Amino acid sequence: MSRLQADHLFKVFGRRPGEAVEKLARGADRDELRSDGTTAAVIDASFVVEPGQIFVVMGLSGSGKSTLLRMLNGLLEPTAGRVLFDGEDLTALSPRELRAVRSTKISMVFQHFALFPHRSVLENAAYGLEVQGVPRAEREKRAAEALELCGLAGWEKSWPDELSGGMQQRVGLARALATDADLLLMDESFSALDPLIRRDMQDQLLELQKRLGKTIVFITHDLNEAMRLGDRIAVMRDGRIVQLGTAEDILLRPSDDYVASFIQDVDRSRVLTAAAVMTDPETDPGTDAAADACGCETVRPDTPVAELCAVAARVPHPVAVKDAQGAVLGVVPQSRLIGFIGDEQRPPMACDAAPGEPEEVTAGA
Ligand SMILES: Nc1ncnc2c1ncn2[C@@H]1O[C@H](COP(=O)(O)OP(=O)(O)OP(=O)(O)O)[C@@H](O)[C@H]1O
Repeated sequence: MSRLQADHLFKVFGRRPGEAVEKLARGADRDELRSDGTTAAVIDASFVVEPGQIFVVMGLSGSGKSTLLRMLNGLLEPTAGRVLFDGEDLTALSPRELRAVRSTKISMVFQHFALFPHRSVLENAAYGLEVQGVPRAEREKRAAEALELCGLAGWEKSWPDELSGGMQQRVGLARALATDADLLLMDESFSALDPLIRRDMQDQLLELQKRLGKTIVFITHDLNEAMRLGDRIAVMRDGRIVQLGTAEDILLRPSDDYVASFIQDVDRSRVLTAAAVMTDPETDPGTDAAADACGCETVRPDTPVAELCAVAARVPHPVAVKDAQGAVLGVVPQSRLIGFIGDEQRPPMACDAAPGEPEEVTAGA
């Protein structure tokens, strides 16, 4: 069973929301409704988040990300559609039942995490458990464990103002982890941090995710962050999800010009993996099926292209891609690798220019 499912979710602010949903379902857009004094914040959003996945919602300011997130934890009631959490319809729960689910099964981590200034780091991390009514000894033990997971062991007795911005954000993460909630909802959680600390937090989240297997919905306006973190990514524009897929899907097959305009600044070599660029030696003539017959270095399907380039520079033939058992899944000829980085997907051309007449490639061609 999926952990979380959004099923044709709509959120409309303003007058006659039901009528607006009907118009939107028939294909009307935000601008058409605006003239009626209605804002369509989220339009027909459907997706599934599997247990242990990081699902990223990416979009510019105003695209509907926060409204969507607030419907996922039941803080906002959808105008239409359902939210299923472990198969249970959140939209059908009473306010009391909903509060119980929110306090035990769902945790939020915000962009500006409001730590209590007069409580120690440990007390801050234990706050969610205090709300749940967990006895002091138990909550301090769990909070200390969560702080350790977030790299803050030894800081338990400090005050929030003694911590850097990045460390304070980690206390926020520890507070969310301490509650043992299955689902973490993270709203632009790292956006206020400087780039290096932000990257560090992203690495740490991925590391924690591997160990704890939480299900995470992460909101960001930064596509690079989305691609580093997301097992799946929903790109939102004007209230609608315009593409839903993996980082590779978005990079290699953007759904429209809008998504394509975002990916121009993404470092393809860090997102694409060997699996996306390899060819099948049996079906693709011109690739060397014997590439694994020697003792040369090989790569795994999830090796990033940046790392694969380094291996390709050392290996004198196409690089073999092998699974954990050593079976060859495909090969990556050097020319194909260069082509992918340069966004050229045609096969190499035959060299038929006469000697002394090299074909010139001009700058910008
Ligand atoms: N309570 C509200 N009443 C009226 N309109 C709202 C309300 N909340 C959000 N909106 C509108 O809904 C649209 C989506 O807003 P939302 O905050 O979900 O976008 P966002 O992608 O999270 O943006 P940001 O990154 O700036 O937070 C915006 O046009 C916003 O003005």
